[in-house]
Amino acid sequence: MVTSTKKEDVYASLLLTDTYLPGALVLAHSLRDAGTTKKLAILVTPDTVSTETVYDYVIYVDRIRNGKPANLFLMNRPDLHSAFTKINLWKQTQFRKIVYIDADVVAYRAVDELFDLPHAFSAAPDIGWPDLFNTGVMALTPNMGDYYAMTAMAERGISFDGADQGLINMHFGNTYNRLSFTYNVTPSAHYQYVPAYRHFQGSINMVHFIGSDKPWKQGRESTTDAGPFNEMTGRWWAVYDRHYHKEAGNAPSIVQHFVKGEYNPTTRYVVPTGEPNGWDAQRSSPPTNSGPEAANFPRTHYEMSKDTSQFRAPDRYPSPPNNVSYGERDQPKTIFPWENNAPRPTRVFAENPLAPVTPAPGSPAIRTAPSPGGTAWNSFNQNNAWDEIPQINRYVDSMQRHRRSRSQILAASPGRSTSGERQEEPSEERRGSIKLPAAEGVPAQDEWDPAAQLQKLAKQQSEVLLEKLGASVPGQTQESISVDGKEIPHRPLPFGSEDILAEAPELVTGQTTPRTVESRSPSISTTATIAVPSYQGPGAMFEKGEDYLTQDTPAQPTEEDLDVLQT
Ligand SMILES: O=c1ccn([C@@H]2O[C@H](COP(=O)(O)OP(=O)(O)O[C@H]3O[C@H](CO)[C@@H](O)[C@H](O)[C@H]3O)[C@@H](O)[C@H]2O)c(=O)[nH]1
Ligand SMILES: [Mn+2]
Repeated sequence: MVTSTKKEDVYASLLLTDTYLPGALVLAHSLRDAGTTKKLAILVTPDTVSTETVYDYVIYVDRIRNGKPANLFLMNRPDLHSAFTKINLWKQTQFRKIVYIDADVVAYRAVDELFDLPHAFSAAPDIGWPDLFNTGVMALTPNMGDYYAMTAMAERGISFDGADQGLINMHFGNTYNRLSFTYNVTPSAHYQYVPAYRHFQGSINMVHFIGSDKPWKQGRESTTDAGPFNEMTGRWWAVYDRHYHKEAGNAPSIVQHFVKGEYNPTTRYVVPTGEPNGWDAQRSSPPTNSGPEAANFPRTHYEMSKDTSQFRAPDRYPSPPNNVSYGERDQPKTIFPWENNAPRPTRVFAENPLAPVTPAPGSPAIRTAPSPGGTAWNSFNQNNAWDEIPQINRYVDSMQRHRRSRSQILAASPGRSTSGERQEEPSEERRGSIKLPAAEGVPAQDEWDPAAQLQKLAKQQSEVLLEKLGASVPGQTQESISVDGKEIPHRPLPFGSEDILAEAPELVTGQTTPRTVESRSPSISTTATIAVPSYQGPGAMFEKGEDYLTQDTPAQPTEEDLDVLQT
């Protein structure tokens, strides 16, 4: 005999802890308010403290804990250690069909049509990985086959997220009937979300607040921005306020207890500011008529001591504690390898004679008091080079004289024979005598005709030069030439310049000056005499402040240039 018992359809939710009580109640009311014709059931674990009468059926089930909760930490939800308890739904074979809904869901409408689905199991895609289904909303047909299979998985901790969603997805794989996302809409910040939300918001059936931040845990003031999330939480709070708002009168305080900002709101702590209106600094800016903050500061009054007796030190002060150690024992443990074999720290004192001293050159302290140990420093010559080498001294003197009386020296140049005589003159000048002493052997100014003297000098030089060059034979070894007391060493001529040299005597005949020689045959001039400097600009004789040509005088344009300019 076959007994056909018509089984009931039921919405079911889950309450593992009282903290989800506000959610479970809002869910139930949202379905009821939307006019569902189905009954409501809630699975509760025996240790769940509160049960509410909103649900038609309160079903006690055994808690199923995950003994291997490591995967729960992958999604940072260790609080879901008992989510496997949800498997008990398949055991409720007293019902024909169950539409399971998480306690953190608010229904926009009654989704009774889900009971008409022919499929054994239906769920909506998960927003985190859409090939998976979210186990917050499921339409299922209870059966012991699925129940035992999933219990076996739960006992072995088989679940990729450590909770029910990982387990149930692994059990059903892709053999599930996919529901529209509108049955399990999750708030999100994904780029596509806002336009899609705007497009589909009219067809939303249920909203699911996944994650650890639930509307009742955040409080109603947590979201004030306009946008999808605020609109959806607003729907949750609308149901809550309709049934549990503190001013509704009949709201059980146990519900308010788990809603942030709702429990015992009249005894809120008020900062004692001394202001007559009891301003709460945590809630508002200070009243405009309030006094300055410093008025509330504690006042302390100090006075000078009136004790006129002299201070007397006590006979003895307490001795320092003798259990303080600064020895090795207090050294911190070494961490790095170089701490163990570090060299002993040393210190170098300035007066240490053994220390290698590298004095700064010219340091007066070291020069006047050399170290008694006799270091290498003592062997250095401590005199100035210009004091020791007469050539440098003479050069400096000649520079001075040249600057002060260049024209005079130039005029007297034929008479100067030795460098020793010249050396004395600038020394006199440097001593500050303004009137120059009469130079010996120098003719008076009016007796001196510079032009005639210059011609005489040129003639003299040419004769000496001719004499010397006349003795030379091209290509043969020559003795060194001496001109005006200066030795000019013989140098071999560059290859191919022998015939040029053969013309040389002819070039320097007559009254021609050395300049002419050089300009017509430079190779001979450099070999024989260095009469004209090879540079044009300021040289070693230049001193600051002297005038010299910085620009060449422009040459007359050539005929070729004129042709170009005139056309
Ligand atoms: O302390 C708790 C924790 C959970 N629950 C119940 O268990 C459900 C699942 O927990 P929930 O915080 O809603 O999880 P979700 O943030 O939604 O996380 C996802 O991952 C969970 C674990 O896989 C699934 O159960 C959810 O359906 C899925 O949306 C809740 O709705 C409650 O019904 C409690 O009663 N108390
Ligand atoms: Mn949930």
